[in-house]
This record gives sequence, C-alpha cells and structure tokens, in this order.
Amino acid sequence: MVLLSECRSRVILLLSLSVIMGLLNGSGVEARIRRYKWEVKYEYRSPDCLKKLVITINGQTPGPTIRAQQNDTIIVELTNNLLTENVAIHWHGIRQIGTPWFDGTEGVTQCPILPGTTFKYQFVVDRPGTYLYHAHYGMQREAGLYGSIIVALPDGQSEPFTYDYDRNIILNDWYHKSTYEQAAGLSAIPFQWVGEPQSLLIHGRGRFNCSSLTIPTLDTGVCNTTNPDCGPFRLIVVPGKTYRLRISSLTALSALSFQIEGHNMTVVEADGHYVEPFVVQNLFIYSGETYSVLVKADQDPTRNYWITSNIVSRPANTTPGLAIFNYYPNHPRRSPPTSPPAAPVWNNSRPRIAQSQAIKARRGYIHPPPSLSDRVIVFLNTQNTINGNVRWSVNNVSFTLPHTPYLIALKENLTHAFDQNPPPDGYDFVNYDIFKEQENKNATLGNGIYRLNFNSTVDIILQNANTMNKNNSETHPWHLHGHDFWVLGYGEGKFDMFNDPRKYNLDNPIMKNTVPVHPYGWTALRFKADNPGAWAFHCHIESHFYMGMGVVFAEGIEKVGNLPSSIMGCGETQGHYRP
Ligand SMILES: O=C1O[C@H]([C@@H](O)CO)C(O)=C1O
Repeated sequence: MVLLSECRSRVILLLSLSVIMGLLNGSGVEARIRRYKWEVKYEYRSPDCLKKLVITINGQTPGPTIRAQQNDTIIVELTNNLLTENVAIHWHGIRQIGTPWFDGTEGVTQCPILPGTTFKYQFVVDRPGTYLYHAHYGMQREAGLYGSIIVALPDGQSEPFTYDYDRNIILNDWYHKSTYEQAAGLSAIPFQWVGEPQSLLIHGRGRFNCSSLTIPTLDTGVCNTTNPDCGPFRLIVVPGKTYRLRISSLTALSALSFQIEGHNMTVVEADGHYVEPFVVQNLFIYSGETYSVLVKADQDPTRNYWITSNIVSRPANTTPGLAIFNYYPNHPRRSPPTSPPAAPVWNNSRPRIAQSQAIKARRGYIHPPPSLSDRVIVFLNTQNTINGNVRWSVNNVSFTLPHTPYLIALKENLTHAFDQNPPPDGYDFVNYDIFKEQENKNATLGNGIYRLNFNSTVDIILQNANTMNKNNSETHPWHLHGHDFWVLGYGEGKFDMFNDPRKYNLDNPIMKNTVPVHPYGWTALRFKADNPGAWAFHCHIESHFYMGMGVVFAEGIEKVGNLPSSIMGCGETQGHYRP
C-alpha cells in the first residue's frame, strides 16, 4: 500500500515536471532529454591522406553531430580513453545558464577529465541555431576533437526563411605535427612557430600532395592519396532545390574564404542569430564562427562545381581546400571541368571588414542593446617577449591558466588559487603607437580576472596593433563564453574614445559569440554580465590562446548553485573531490 502511494506520487511528480518542461518549451511539446555516450580516443586516420594520430569520438572526426530542439537537455557521458591524456569539451555558443560548471573550459570551469574516467556533461540548449563543441584543454582541439550542435525550433515554429534541405559543413585547417610537438615549440627558447597548416579540410576531408613530402618514410602507407579517409568531401544537390548550408570554422589558425563556384550564397544566420539577409560570393569565416547560408542549385546541372576554402589574412602557401558541389545524378567523382575559383587577395582586409559590417540582426528579430554601458574595457592585443618566450598579451598581461579552476576558486573562496589583483581596463592610449612594432618590455604573465558587476552592461573594445614583426598585424577571432554580445562596430586604426562610440550601431546590431578584430583595426562589443559564473574570453586561434591571448570574466558568483564534485579534483580543489 505504502509502495503504491509512493509510486503514485512519483508518477504525479513526473507528470507535473513534464508539464512544466512542456511549458518551458513554449510549444506545449515536452522538452526532451538527449543522451549521448561518447568514447574519446586516439586512432590513426588520414584526413588529408597523411596518416596521423587523431582524436576521435566513437570512431569519428569530426565527431557526431548533436541534434536537438530548443530547450532540450543534452547529456553527454564522455569516457576518456586517451590513455595518458586529460580532456575537457566546451559547448561553444551554449550559454550554460544555470550550469556554468559544464562549460567545459579546463582551468576556468572544471578540472580536466582524467584518462580512464567518465564525466557527465548536462545542459539545456535554450536557443535554436548552429553551435559547436570542441576540446578546450591545451591545443587538443586541433587533433580533431570537434563537432556541431544543431538546435531546431520547437515543433510548430518556423524559421524566417525557407529551404528544401539542411546540410552541415565544418571547415578546418590541418597540421601534420602533433599538438605536443607544436606546444613544445611554442614554449621553447628560441620560439618555434607552428607555421601555416599543411592542408585545409572541408568537413574532415582534404588532400595533401603526398609527392611534396620531403622526409622519406619507411611505411609506404603513411601518405596515400587513394586512402578512402581523404579526398574531397561531396555535397550532393538536387537541381532546383535550395539548401541551407550551416558553415562553421574550427581552424587552429587560419581565417578562411569559403566559396561555391558559380553560386551565390545568402547569409541568414550567424552564431545562432538571424541575419538581415545579404548575398556573398565568398564567405569570410573565422575560427569559432558559424553561419547559415542559403544556396540554390540553379546552375547547369550537367556538371559539378568546386567548393573551396582559401586562407586569407596570412601569406600561406597551403593548397586550397577542395570539395565537390555534386549535382545529382552526375557521378560524385566527376571533377568539375573548370579550375577552382581564384582566392581573394590574402592581404586585402577591405572586403573582410565590409562583410563584418554587413552582418546585422534580421528585422523582426532585433534584440536592442542597452543604449549606455556601465563600464568600458579596452583590450590592446600585442605580441611580446616575456622571460625569453614569445607571448601574446592583453593590456600587457599574458594570460596563464591556474591549476585551480576559477569557478571553483571563486565559489569556495580559495584566494591563493590566482592573483586577486585585476588586470588593467585599458592601456596607454595617448602614447602607444599601434602601427609600430613595440617591445612591450613591461609585459608580464598573469592570471588575475575581471570581476563584473552582476547585470551590468559592459563594452569591450578590441584594439589590434602591430606584432613584433615590421608592418604586420594579424586577424584575431575573439570568442566569449557564457554570453552573446552585440557587435556595435568595427573600425580601422586606433579607437577614438570620443568619436567612434557615436558611430555605434545601436539599431540592429547582430549578436554573436565570436568576432574578428581585423589587422590594425578595432571591434566594439557590448554584453550584459547576467550569467553567474566564470567565463573565458579569448582568441580562438589555438596557439594564440596557448600563448596567453585571453582573459576571464566573473560575475554573480554568489548566485552560482552548488558545484558538482565531478568538476573538482585538481589544484587546491583536491580535498573537495567526492567520487
Ligand atoms: O604568434 C605568432 O607568431 C608568429 C610570428 O609572429 C612570429 O614568428 C605568427 O605569425 C603568429 O601568429
């Protein structure tokens, strides 16, 4: 009898929970739980025809796509079978509202997941759109540990554009050296730069010219252009149909131009937000960005067309990434009869700035920003030498990750875990010449953080500058965890505190989570510090973050719920680990 009534009350509880979840979904449809079991391990693969150890998820790189509906709960039980290496996975673009401990940023929100252990990530995908996931431990992402998260609208709701088919393409660059060889080089004195990638991958596939290998190999299987792992990715299209292509970039270094020969693309989504549609021939895309473009298969259907990715903003001689836009029923292996379209001039940043400026929020989907901010922080991006190492710095501080994750240190008041002095909100605006190579002799290593008042509005001005090389300034894609920001403007040269804010777009700025700062330029962002937690903001170039190009924001720590013990176990949190 007791058992029966207990059962009954459980059933009632479950029913009422599902009603609440259904209401949350906004459609009367019950939000679902989507469970994934992932095994992460090293395996030999040949994505560009050269055999290399890569990190796979359940045997795949790119990893499996997470498909969900708005307000679903994602549960990923990740087993680290890397044998002798830690791991952590970041859910890029997912704000982790209420679950800041599952952001997956090693050193910021969690301890790394040890080999042989299983870690459970659990979070809600609260907005429709195209997002990513990838390793966030050292430079592990570039070993192939990445994939997409695609969140659909609830049943009964529709997008503000129409298409026949939905397809997903992740762009990447690819290195033959391992993450560890690269990291050791970047930390060495003298510094050994990673250089340009050996190839470009389109959805995990590329083709390296094996005959250009200079080092003879004993194993004839090492580079083999007939390996089924490599060679061009093929996108099959039906003549006359419109495709929504979700294009994202997770390059380690490269800024890319993406193009489909003979076809225009209409940009409709950026980082999960609807864009006022505009047409491009080539889409410039920076690491950490996602876009949706609409493409109509409306060209001569008797042939196939090239899909290309090319490196821009750096003088790379990497061969273009090639894939095939395959009109059905032509044979997918039939090469297009033409040469791939020419790449844009690598060092002309004008069209890139123009595209950045063209991305506006779609009418009817504008979230207006607060008209004023409570705080303005200017981040000068520079390269420096610190203690003989080449580093990147923000306002002369080069970021180093502590051994105790910030979120835990803040919540549990472990004040020795990191430097309690905040880094500066600006730099010497008056005297610093952003066009000259500067030694920045006073640059230091640091792990202090920016504490933001909860619910305050914060402006960030990313100010680019000359590197340590003459006449050289690079593109940096900056990614913010835990928030979307409004992109208020881009400009060339030094940001003018007085005049430039008057030109901000406060009418229809796009919201994004990743944005480029162009060479010698500035980018202005605004966000609301309304998500309790500790959040990284960093250059999405693997080597640049590794070399110190990042900061951490903390807000509303007193509002963070109880931390799960699964994120603990390292640094000063060792005593807090309760298996
Ligand atoms: O961090 C970097 O170092 C090199 C170069 O500046 C020094 O060799 C480069 O191009 C980077 O982006």
